[in-house]
Amino acid sequence: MRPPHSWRSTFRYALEGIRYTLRTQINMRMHAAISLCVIAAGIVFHISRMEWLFIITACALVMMAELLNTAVEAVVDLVSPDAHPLAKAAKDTAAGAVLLAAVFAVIIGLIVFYQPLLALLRHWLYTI
Ligand SMILES: Nc1ncnc2c1ncn2[C@@H]1O[C@H](COP(=O)(O)OP(=O)(O)OP(=O)(O)O)[C@@H](O)[C@H]1O
Repeated sequence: MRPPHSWRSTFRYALEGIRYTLRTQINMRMHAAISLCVIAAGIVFHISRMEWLFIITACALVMMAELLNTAVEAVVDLVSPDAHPLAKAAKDTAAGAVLLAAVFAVIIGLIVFYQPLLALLRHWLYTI
């Protein structure tokens, strides 16, 4: 049996997984960029503490889903390089999890930013 890893090396391996996903998945880079924009918008619009909780949860869920999707893709490619219905089911289901998390995040974003964005738009229209 292998000796248990130290807390530090476990943390390092987890960061390697995140780095691998950022490097290989354009979707993960997109999720990270959108999350940064949403956080900047939250700061600009002074959203409430409750709204922050929803926004941070939504961003984390999308990126966690993408990490798990990448893990599933890697395992499927390793064990089933040839086409197989179960390999397809595994990859499609993992992709479905990302889609569901992304739709949830968009809905949360619309609920939180709808009013401040509308107010900003009205302000711009009246000042033109
Ligand atoms: N081994 C396989 N057997 C059957 N179908 C597969 C297999 N590999 C991939 N597929 C099908 O092709 C689709 C795309 O697979 P692919 O490996 O390109 O992943 P992807 O979802 O496009 O991920 P990536 O973000 O890496 O491009 C899968 O969702 C699945 O429907």
